Amino acid sequence: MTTPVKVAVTGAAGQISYSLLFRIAAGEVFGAEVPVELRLIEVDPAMRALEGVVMELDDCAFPNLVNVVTTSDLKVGFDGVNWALLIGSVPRKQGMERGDLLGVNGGIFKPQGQAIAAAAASDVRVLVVGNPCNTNCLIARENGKDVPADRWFSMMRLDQNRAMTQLARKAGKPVTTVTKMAVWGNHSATQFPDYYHAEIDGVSAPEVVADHAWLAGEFISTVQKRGAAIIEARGASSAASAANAVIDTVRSIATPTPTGDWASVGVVSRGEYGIPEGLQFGFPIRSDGSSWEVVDGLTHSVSAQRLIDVTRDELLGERAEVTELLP
Ligand SMILES: NC(=O)C1=CN([C@@H]2O[C@H](COP(=O)(O)OP(=O)(O)OC[C@H]3O[C@@H](n4cnc5c(N)ncnc54)[C@H](O)[C@@H]3O)[C@@H](O)[C@H]2O)C=CC1
Ligand SMILES: O=C([O-])CC(=O)C(=O)O
Repeated sequence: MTTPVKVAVTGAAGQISYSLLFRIAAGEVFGAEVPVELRLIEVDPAMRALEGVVMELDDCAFPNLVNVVTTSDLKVGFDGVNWALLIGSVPRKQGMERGDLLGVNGGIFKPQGQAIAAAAASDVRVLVVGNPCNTNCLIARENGKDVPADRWFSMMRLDQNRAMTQLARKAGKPVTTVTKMAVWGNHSATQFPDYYHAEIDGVSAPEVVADHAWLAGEFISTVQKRGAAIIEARGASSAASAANAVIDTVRSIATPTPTGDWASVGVVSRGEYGIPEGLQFGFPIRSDGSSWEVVDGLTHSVSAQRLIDVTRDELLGERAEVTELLP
């Protein structure tokens, strides 16, 4: 039998995980034929709820779910894992920005980074979802330096997917026609969904969508503020769409990127596009299934560069706020 993929999920009793775990166990992420072991990490008060989630996983009789471990001990949870999905943290409420969560959530990611470096498999890859995800990822990565910096990712994919749907709808085309949707910078209200480089049916989006005022205005702000709009409407932050974006992100990293496209992922900056080294920054990337690279050679207009500068500065500010959590 093929060796199972071991996947750790923190916040496993939370609302994103409730949408995610069943899809992982059903084979949607690693393939229908690939056995999966889930290592579910929660804080002690949520253990009873987690037991209920495990009962439901049992009751699905998923053929490829070979083992489920539940624990609040990080070393046990991350033991031998090939993927660590760091979701567990507090979501924002109405009226907050994601960066307001740094004080309450940032501290979670230092011990998790340390435990991943100590316990995970040598090929581990880590995706941080808990907000503010880029800076939380930076904290975990800096505290888990035995794991190479290019194996730490933060989630920009929900923004990419939101942007693709908005563009497709405006153009009156199926969402599958939208490619090269880069979202630069922070997963926050300063993110820059880059319509300049996006394509619809292989044609530059600004050529297809004649309403350039909409692109520069409503399109960007709708995507930037979509998380807040969902909190306002639902009374809770996005969960099923976030879980879906986790699946898309893992697949984008672990499988080769289709020709003529890219994926938006928060990755460590090596100075690309003038972004200071070490920031965890949303870039367009291409993967060959094992390694990835930031798409190079894109040029930005003056107004696009201004937007990138704003989101860069916000991430620099967040990094300055968490220096006491960095080694
Ligand atoms: N990056 C992105 O695109 C998105 C990020 N998020 C973020 O994901 C996070 C989780 O959201 P939800 O699942 O809706 O929240 P939730 O409150 O439903 O679940 C969070 C779970 O994490 C657990 N938890 C808290 N601290 C923990 C720790 N130290 N170790 C392990 N588990 C811990 C809680 O007990 C709870 O069960 C939030 O920070 C939210 O803002 C949400 C949507 C999209
Ligand atoms: O907005 C939030 O707080 C949750 C989130 O990250 C999103 O929906 O993009």
